[in-house]
Amino acid sequence: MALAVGMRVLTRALLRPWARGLRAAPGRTGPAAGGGDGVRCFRSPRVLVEPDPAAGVAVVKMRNPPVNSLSLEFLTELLISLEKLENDKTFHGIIITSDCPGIFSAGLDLTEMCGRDPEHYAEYWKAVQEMWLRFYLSNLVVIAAINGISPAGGCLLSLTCDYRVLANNPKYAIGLNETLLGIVAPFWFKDTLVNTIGHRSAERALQLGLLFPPAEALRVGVVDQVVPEDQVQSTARSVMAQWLDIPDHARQLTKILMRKPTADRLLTERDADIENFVRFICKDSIQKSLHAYLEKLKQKKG
Ligand SMILES: CCCCCCCCCCCCC/C=C/C(=O)SCCNC(=O)CCNC(=O)[C@H](O)C(C)(C)COP(=O)(O)OP(=O)(O)OC[C@H]1O[C@@H](n2cnc3c(N)ncnc32)[C@H](O)[C@@H]1OP(=O)(O)O
Repeated sequence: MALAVGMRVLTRALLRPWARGLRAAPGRTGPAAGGGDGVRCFRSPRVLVEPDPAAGVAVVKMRNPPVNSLSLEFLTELLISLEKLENDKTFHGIIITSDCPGIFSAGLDLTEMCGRDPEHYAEYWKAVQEMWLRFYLSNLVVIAAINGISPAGGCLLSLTCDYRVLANNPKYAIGLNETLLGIVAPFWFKDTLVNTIGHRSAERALQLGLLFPPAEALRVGVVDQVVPEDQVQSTARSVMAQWLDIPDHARQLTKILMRKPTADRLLTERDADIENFVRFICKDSIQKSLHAYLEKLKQKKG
C-alpha cells in the first residue's frame, strides 16, 4: 500500500513538467453524452471515441475524410479527446485507428503548410509538436491499429504509440517519406524513428524516404505485428489486455524513463524548432515544391 502511494507520488512528480503548458487548446468538441454506466462518450466532428469501460479501454477513431490529414482543427480535436481520456480514471489504454477506409493518416495537412502566413505556420507547427509530445508521453497505454496507408506525419503518430499493429494489405505502407517531397524530417521525427528501429535502419529509411510495405515494416521494426486486415482491431485488443496486466505505475514510470530524454530535447528547443520550421516553410523553393506536389495529388484523379 505504502509502495503504491509512493509510486503514485513519484509518477506525478515525473509527469508534472509535461502536464504544465501541454493542455490542449479549447476546440469544437461536441457535448459529452453521459453513458448509462456513468462513463462519458466523447464526440467531436473528426474524432469518434468508443469507450469500453469494463476493459478500461477506449477506441479512438480518426475520421477526417478523405485522408485523415492532420489539419489544425483535427489535431486540436485529437488532443482534446486524449486529454479527456487521460483525465477519466476509467481508462488505462487507448487504441487509435482510422475510420477512413484504406487510409490511417496521410500525414500533416499540406494545405496548412502552403500559401499561408508565418503566424499560421507557427501556430500549426506548435500543434504538431503538441500532438507528438502528448501522445509520446501519454500515461495511457496507446496502441495503433493501422488499417491503411500511413506516410510521414501518419507514421509519426503511429511511432508515438507503445505498440503498432499493421493490416497485411499490399496497398498499405508506412514510413517517414519526407525527403521524397523535398523536405527534411525534423530532429524529433528522426529521434522517434531511431528509438524505434535503431540508428542505421533509421538513417537509410530517412535518407531514401522509404515507405515500407507490411512485411518490410515488420522486418525493420517500424511495426510490431502484421495481421490479416480483419484481425487488426481484435489483435490490438488482446495486446492491450497484456499491457494492462502490468502494474500501471511501474509501466508509466518505465515509459517516462525511456522517452524523457527524447521529449526533453524538443521541450528545450521548442521555440527554435518553430522558428526553423517557419523559416524553412516560407522559402519560395519549398512553397513551390509543396504547391506542385499538392497539384499533382489533385490532378491524379482527372
Ligand atoms: C538544417 C535543416 C533544417 C530543417 C528545419 C526543419 C524544417 C521542417 C520541415 C518540414 C517538415 C514537415 C514534415 C512533414 C510531414 C508530413 O506529413 S507532409 C505530408 C506527407 N503526406 C503525403 O505525402 C501523402 C500525400 N497523399 C497521398 O499520397 C495520397 O493522398 C494517399 C494518402 C495515398 C491517398 O490516396 P487516394 O486515396 O488516391 O487519395 P487522393 O486522391 O490522393 O487524395 C484525396 C484528397 O486528399 C488530398 N490530400 C491527400 N493528402 C493530403 C495531405 N497530406 N494534406 C492535405 N491534403 C491531402 C488530395 O489532394 C485530394 O484532394 P482533392 O483533390 O481536393 O480531393
